[in-house]
Amino acid sequence: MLKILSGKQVKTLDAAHIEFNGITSLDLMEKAALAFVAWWKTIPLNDALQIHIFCGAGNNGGDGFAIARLLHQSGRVVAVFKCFDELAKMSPEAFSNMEKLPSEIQQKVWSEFDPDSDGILIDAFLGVGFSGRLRSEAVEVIQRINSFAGKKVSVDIPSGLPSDELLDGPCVEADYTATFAFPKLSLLFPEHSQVTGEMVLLDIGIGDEEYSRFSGSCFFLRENDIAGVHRKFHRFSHKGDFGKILIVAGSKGKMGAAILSCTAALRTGSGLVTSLVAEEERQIVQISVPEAMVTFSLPQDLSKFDAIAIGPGIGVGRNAELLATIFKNYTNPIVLDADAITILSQNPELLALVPKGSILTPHLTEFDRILGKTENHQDRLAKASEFCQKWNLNLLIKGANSVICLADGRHIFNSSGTQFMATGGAGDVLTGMLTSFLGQGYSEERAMICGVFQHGLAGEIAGRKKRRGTIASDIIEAIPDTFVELGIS
Ligand SMILES: NC(=O)C1=CN([C@@H]2O[C@H](COP(=O)(O)OP(=O)(O)OC[C@H]3O[C@@H](n4cnc5c(N)ncnc54)[C@H](OP(=O)(O)O)[C@@H]3O)[C@@H](O)[C@H]2O)[C@@H](O)CC1
Ligand SMILES: Nc1ncnc2c1ncn2[C@@H]1O[C@H](COP(=O)(O)OP(=O)(O)O)[C@@H](O)[C@H]1O
Ligand SMILES: [K+]
Repeated sequence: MLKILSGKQVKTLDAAHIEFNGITSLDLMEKAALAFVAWWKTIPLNDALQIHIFCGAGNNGGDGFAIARLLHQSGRVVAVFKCFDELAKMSPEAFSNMEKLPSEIQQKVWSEFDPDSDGILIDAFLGVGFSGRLRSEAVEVIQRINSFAGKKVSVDIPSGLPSDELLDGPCVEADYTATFAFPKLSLLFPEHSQVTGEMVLLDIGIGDEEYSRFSGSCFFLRENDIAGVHRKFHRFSHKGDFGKILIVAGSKGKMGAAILSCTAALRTGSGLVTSLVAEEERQIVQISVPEAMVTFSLPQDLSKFDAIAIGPGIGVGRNAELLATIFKNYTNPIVLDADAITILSQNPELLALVPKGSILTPHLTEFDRILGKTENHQDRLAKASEFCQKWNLNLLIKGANSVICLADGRHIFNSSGTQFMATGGAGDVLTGMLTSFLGQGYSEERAMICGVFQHGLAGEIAGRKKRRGTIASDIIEAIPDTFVELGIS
């Protein structure tokens, strides 16, 4: 899995990669520029428009000069705006790429840029080498970039955004950020969504194994991580192998939660799904999900279930007792979502009873309820580590780039998903998927990796056709397609 390094580690990573592969830093910069231009050709931008490229004096600017040359070679109309005035301060790679600019490309200084121009802007002013507070001229450059009304695309990171910290000053407000090699941590903070725009990760040929010598506890989960994590079934596998699970979800007026989580579990492969619901609510479940069995009271022997989930739509009323009973009579990890998390936050004495290794899946509001108010993602991740280590539990913080927080302190950021999943019931679907994988014999870590990635992928597949019209049932319908896309039987 791809490790997320700090901005300061990038130079050492590059140096090792360059030495190991017998290439130069200029070659690596060329790879970065080529990757950027290849991606550029796939995004819906008007090719006829002039491209204004703001270049700094460091290697981020060097990328900008190389991109200018390559876009010009592919027929685009390009102008370069230099954001520095002392040639002596340029990095050697930036200087070399500036020297390679063909004479047809106009070269100006940033203050000559008219923000009312038509076109598209590429921000290659500051990258991961930016540190401290922005100097006053840099603030003016960023203000000029932001006063441009057209689309803005940042190279590696929006200029002014620190790579690993919270934003604390002016910053380019990008529509797209194309980042190289690994996503910089700050691009994954929800607080920065206004400045990062859509983020895309560009491969520049540095293998995942080249990161292993660096310390770090943050990882980025991608499609190629999934197949190896799945369990293999064979032609003699029977429904018992695929797991018997119990889902405690739904209450009067919220029976959809039970239906969505049970259906999602079945679509994820569960052998037998039992739904615990109030007797008067049984019909809706039996009609909507005939494949699920229904029980009206908590079975005496919970050990017959390979996994249990509790929470979606159960209400917070008198359910603390139900939670306590399950915790005392079941030893395997449980999935705790929605109202179960709220009940835990109202009855903190229950936390010590939660089976070790259980998975709590809070969205940001539920997270604050159980762990206390958080100011930002940095604070949230620190609190999550402390909580997981103290209680030996796992947290899955939901949102864009949902984060798997493990008891050993690792944080795994998910790469799949789309804003079209911001729809009621999407979380209930995830609960069903996680419980299904646990029931199929996956460890908590593997269940979370497969569950969160395939949930996001199912959302993407549904969103391709349905866009903002995507509903939770569409995500469920797309779950089987995720197995097909990932080549898993
Ligand atoms: N593997 C990869 O990821 C690859 C990375 N590559 C690229 O290299 C980039 C990193 O390049 P880098 O290290 O040269 O630094 P960079 O971001 O250009 O910043 C330095 C400039 O910022 C300025 N500056 C700094 N602080 C400032 C402040 N407070 N206020 C104002 N100015 C400030 C500083 O000025 P100075 O302080 O020196 O006067 C200097 O001019 C990286 O983001 C990616 O794009 C690819 O080419 C290849 C593969
Ligand atoms: N913008 C987004 N990008 C990616 N995934 C998203 C986005 N918004 C929501 N999701 C996903 O959708 C699910 C929503 O869960 P939740 O908030 O619990 O919804 P509900 O309570 O309605 O079921 C989470 O898994 C979350 O990661
Ligand atoms: K930049």
